Formats: sequence, structure tokens, C-alpha cells
Amino acid sequence: MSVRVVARVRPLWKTERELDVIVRPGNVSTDALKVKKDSPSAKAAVKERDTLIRIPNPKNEGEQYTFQFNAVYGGETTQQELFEAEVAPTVKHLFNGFDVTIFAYGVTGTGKTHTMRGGKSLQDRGVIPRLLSAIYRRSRKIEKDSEGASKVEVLMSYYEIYNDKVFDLFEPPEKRTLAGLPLRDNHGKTVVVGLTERPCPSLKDFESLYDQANTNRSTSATKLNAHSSRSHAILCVKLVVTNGEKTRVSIASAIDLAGSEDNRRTENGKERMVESASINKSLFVLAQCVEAISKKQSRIPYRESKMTRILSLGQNNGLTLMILNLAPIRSYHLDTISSLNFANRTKKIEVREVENEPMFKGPPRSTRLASAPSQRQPLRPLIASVNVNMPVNDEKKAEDKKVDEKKPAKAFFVYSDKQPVKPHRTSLRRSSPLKQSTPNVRRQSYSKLPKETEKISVSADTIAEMVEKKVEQMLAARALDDSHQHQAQLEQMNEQMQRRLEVLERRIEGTEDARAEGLSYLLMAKQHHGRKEFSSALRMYKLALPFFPRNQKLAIKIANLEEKLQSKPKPQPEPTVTLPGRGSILSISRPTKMARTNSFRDMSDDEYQESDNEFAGEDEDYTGSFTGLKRKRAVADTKRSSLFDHQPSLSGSVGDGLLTQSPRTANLLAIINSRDVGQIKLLKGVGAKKAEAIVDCLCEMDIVNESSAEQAQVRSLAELSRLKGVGLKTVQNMRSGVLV
Ligand SMILES: Nc1ncnc2c1ncn2[C@@H]1O[C@H](COP(=O)(O)OP(=O)(O)OP(=O)(O)O)[C@@H](O)[C@H]1O
Repeated sequence: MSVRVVARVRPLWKTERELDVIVRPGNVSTDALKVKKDSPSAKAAVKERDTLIRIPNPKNEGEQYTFQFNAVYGGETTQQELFEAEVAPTVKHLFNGFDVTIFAYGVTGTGKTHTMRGGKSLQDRGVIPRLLSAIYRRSRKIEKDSEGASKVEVLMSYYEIYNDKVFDLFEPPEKRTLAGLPLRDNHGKTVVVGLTERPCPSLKDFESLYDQANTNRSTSATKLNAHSSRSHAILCVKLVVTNGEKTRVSIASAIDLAGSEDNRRTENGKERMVESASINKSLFVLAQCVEAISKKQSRIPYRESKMTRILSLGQNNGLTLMILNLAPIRSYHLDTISSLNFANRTKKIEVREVENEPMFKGPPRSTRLASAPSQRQPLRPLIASVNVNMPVNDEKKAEDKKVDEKKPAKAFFVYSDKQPVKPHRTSLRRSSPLKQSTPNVRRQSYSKLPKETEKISVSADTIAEMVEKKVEQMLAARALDDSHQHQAQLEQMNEQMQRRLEVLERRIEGTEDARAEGLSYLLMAKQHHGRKEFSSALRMYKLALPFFPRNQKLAIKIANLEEKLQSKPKPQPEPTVTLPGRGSILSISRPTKMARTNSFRDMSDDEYQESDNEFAGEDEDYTGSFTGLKRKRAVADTKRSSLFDHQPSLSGSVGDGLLTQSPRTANLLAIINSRDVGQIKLLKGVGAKKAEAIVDCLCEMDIVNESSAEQAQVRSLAELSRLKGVGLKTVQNMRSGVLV
């Protein structure tokens, strides 16, 4: 099922003039409706008007663009009407285990907050309070009908994305950390780490929590809206329906997006401009995601903004409703057209209409129901959902046709009043997802069956049981089919993944490991040099040379050492140096363990810094190539982490003695491994963004290491330097600021 898109045109403000109205819902002129109000054709026209929006071409006022959506609501539509038509029908699906996402999209000042939150009076209440009211009503009914056997629990979390940072709206602004809360992927769903979830046993509780939280939301006055939302606000209402052993969880997400702003019109100051840039960027990424999905591109840039990551449009299961808010007047002309184009693409996005699996208490139950495939659905544009092309008049028709053949296809179509073409209502009318003609046995929510039959009689119970059995059999057969298909897809995916990983690994081994190896030779050379083992030092420098062929300092060092050794008649006896293959441990025989431990304990950290300084050029290169690979690297690194642990590391972990970390290093690693953004950002040279990136990186490593019960840990400075966004220089900086 595709995303349901409805448009709502707000009424005129007192300061706006009727004369400037350019956005008109409906495909017939209002005059025509006035004349023949009661005629059958006018009634049909009124129906059709529900799905079309007309707006003139900004370059040619005589030409009208027409956009078609699932429904269109004019300025006279009340909050109650909108809720009943669009949101109320989703409530029963929510209770049947479907997730529901409702979001308002539009330019600033078009009525998103009015639609989602609404006013204080009963009739002005928006979608959110009405949705909660409906949820509590249904919960009470379920509990009453089941005589207490079913229990419904409502939990709520509420957060905002402000300047691309996530903040808990249950926390007052003064308690916020600069970096905000990190995001994490959890089995295909994006979750906010550390978000408060409050139980809301009654509507009253909800209202007081919601009102309180809204005072924490970032709003400001702009020229276009006295209470402009400066953030995207996301309310998640978790519904936990427990019936005996069975628990079903579903989530209703209501999202009030911040509005895009044309800063030539807002006359925003510096602070508002920063917010505005962030709002516009995230909305731009959202538009790019929608475009990429509709063009069936393989890469959807969800991760480029926190909002798109959370919204995951087209990847989320359940039902998705987008309310497109529009201002009716000319001053919004271009913005309105751009919003209409965005909505036009969005309506083609398909979402998987799958209810959440129930969970069972107690010992694991054998079930013949195969669980829903966890991989995300392929995204397909809905070919049937195209706008209706309506030529302006008969004379122009043939002419236009010729021109149209030459023109590239438009995302919207030109409309004429004279020849209304009936929209494909059948393809657009929204039917209950449980009643769709497409065979989808999963939609026959089997949890519903006993509930409807148990009241009749005992024999009705038996019938229900038989029906349930039959449905389960069908489901099992279907699931078997699905799982075969799924298996094949997985195998194919695995093969592709494997190939990509191999390429990645080859790249890493061929370039970055080589550099790491080069650096380790340099480190070894420094150590030999420090112990006045010049011959070994020379050999090490020479081994490092191929990795840094353009390093002048290194060349000079080699030349100097050669000269020094040539001038010495008898070289002193040296320790044995074994050089196994690339990427393996360099083992050195040294005098005594005691001496070795002491010398390295004193030296390890300084050595690290020295070699870092001396070969800063390489380090930067190395770091650069490292960051270039970004996330893939983190994944590959985690894969290789066990190998890495034994490699000569930049912290000097060569040989036993070097495995001892200095207190400073240990402190630094403890701070990093605490994953406390607040603490990490206090490290020298680490800002809030970097701290957040480090924590994100650790979280990503957890995901890669999903099989491990333990959280991923950074165990050495070298490992730390390999994290995304962290280089050797940063590590050195961090370390130098740590107190011992
Ligand atoms: N359908 C409507 N009926 C009555 N008033 C409306 C309607 N839609 C919007 N308004 C009024 O228009 C003004 C702006 O609306 P609102 O704050 O909801 O806009 P917004 O799109 O959320 O703006 P921003 O993106 O800047 O937060 C408010 O005063 C609101 O009451």
C-alpha cells in the first residue's frame, strides 16, 4: 500500500486578501457549483473536488496545474472532520498491531502545528489529542468487553530534532547536552538512545505530559509565523495490548515537521538563519530520499539527516499518512508548487502493510506462523498513481498534443475546466487495509478472530478455533513459500555482500594496512634508535621507506644512519629481529622482561606522540584515507578487530611489555568506552559533534557484532585512531588533555 497523501489548504488569515487566493481545491469552478448546487452532476463534482488541487502556472497565469491526492480539504474543513476522515480509521489497525505514522508537511505558516496539535479549545484540538482520545476510548472498550482479560498500556515518548540534534522533550532545555541523543539502528528501525518513555494511563495524564513537553519545544516568532516551530517534533505513542500470554505492541508516530523557509521572506536573524538552514537541509534530504525512491535508485540518502533516518519513509511498515499543509495565497506560490511536487512523489512510495508480531510470555511457544521477513521491502513507485492530464481547450488539444510529445514528462499536469476527466477513483479510494483485494493473509489478523466470536457461544468458539486453524495452515503454507523466496533473496544478497566485503578488505589490506604496517616499522625503528641499536633501526627505517616513499625526513634519517654505521668499524651485537609476513607481529628478542617492561612503561606514550609528530604527514594521509572509507571502514575494522588487537599498534603494543597501558591511556579509553557524549566532548580537541560521532561509531560496531552479548570496546589508541572522524592527531590531543 502506498503512502496516503492528503492536502489541507488553510483558511485566509485576517491580513490576507481573497483577491490573492490562487490555490483551489476541486476540479470544477466554484461558480459552477453555486449555480447547480443540487444537480446530480454538481454532486459528482463535489465528490471529485475532494481529490484535486488547482494552482496557476507561475509563468503563465492562464494555465492551471492540477495535482491529485487521496483527499483534499479546504479552509472550511474542521479539525473534527479531518480527524474523522483520515485518522480515526487508523485507530483500529493500531490495535491490530499495525504501526501508524502520521506526518504534516508544508511551508512555514501553512498550518502543520494547527493540524497536528491544534488549539486549546475542544473543537480546535488537532490530530494528536484526538488520536489519543480515540486510543483511550478503544482501550477502555476492549478492557470492558474482555472483562479485564485484555489490558492496554499506553506509553509515550516525545522528542524534537533541532539543528539536526535529537532532544528529549520530557527534559527541560537546561538539562540538554549539546550533542543531543544518539540514534541507533535496531533491526531495521531507528531508535533514539536514552529517550524517556512515560506511561500514560489516562487521557488526563497524556494531556498534562504533552502540554508540559510542548513548552520545551523550540519555537520562535518569524516574520511568517508568530509561533513558528524551529524543530521537527516526533511523538511516539506505544500501545501494549496484553491478552493472557499474548502481547502485541504497536506504535503510533505523529510528526510535526518544521516548515521549509524562504529566508528572503522570513527576514530571519543569525540564530533563526542557522535553524532555518538546518530545517531546510533536512527537508531537502527528505525530498532527495523521496526522489531516489520514486526513481528506484539503489541508494536512498536516509542517513544524511536525522529526520530522514527517523522518518524512514518507505521503509517503515504499517500505515503512513502524510498531511500536506498549504497556504492558499499568491505569496507562497513557488513554495506551494514545490510542496505539491514533493507530495506528488511521496504518494507513489509504497509501504509494507505488516502488523507487528505478537509476543508470548513464558516458555517459547511453537508456532506454525513464520515470522515476517525482516529485510526491508523493495521500494516501488506506484505506476497507477499518475495525475490526470487535462488539456486547456479543444482547439489547443491537437496542438498541445504535438508539443507534449516533444516536451519531457511533467511531474504534474495542466488542467482545463471545460473537459473534466474523472479521476481513477477506484485506484485512489482508500479501503481498509484489512479489506484489500490483494491477497494478503497476514492482514486477516488472527488475533481478531477469537475476539469476535467468543461472545456468541461455545460452538462459536469451536468454529473460531477451526477458522483459526485453517488460517494458520494457510499462513504456514504461505510462510513456507515466502521463506523459500526469502532464502533465495538472502543467498543472493549474501553473495553480493560477500563480494563487496572482499573488495573492501582487499582495499583495506592493500592500502591502509600497508600504511599501518609502515607506521609500525617507523615505531620499531624509533625504539631501536632510542636504544642505540642503529643497525636494526636502519633496517626498520628502510623497511618503512616503501610505505612513505616521498618522506624527506625518513630519507635523511636513513642516509645519516648509513653514514654513522659506515664510520663505525665494528657494529655492536644486536637483538634478533624476525619479520614475518605483512600485517603480522614483529617479534623482537630483548634482554630481560623487567627492563623491557620498565622501559616501555616509561616510553610507550611518548613514543606514540613522537612518532606521530615526526611523521605527521603520513598520519594525515593515513587518517585521510581512513575517513574516506567512512562507515564501511568501521564495519570492516570491526570484522578485523581480532587481528588488529595483535598487530603492532600505535600505542606501542608490540610485545608483552607494550600491552601495559599507561594510566593516561587507560583513562582515555575508559572515557571513550563509557559512551558518555558529555564526558567525551570534554576531551581536548573533541567537540560535541566528534563525541557524538564516536558514540555513533561504537553503536554501529555493536550492530556489526550483533552476535556478541558485550558492547564493542576500544582497546587501544590505535583502535581509537581508526574510529570514524578520529585520526592520530585527535588521539594525541585527547590523550594529552587526560588527567592521570
Ligand atoms: N486550518 C486552519 N484553521 C484555522 N487556523 C489555521 C489553520 N491552519 C493554520 N491556521 C493558523 O495559521 C497560523 C500558522 O499555523 P501553524 O503555526 O500551525 O503553521 P506551521 O505550518 O506549523 O508553521 P511553522 O512551520 O512555522 O511552525 C496559526 O495561527 C494557526 O492557528
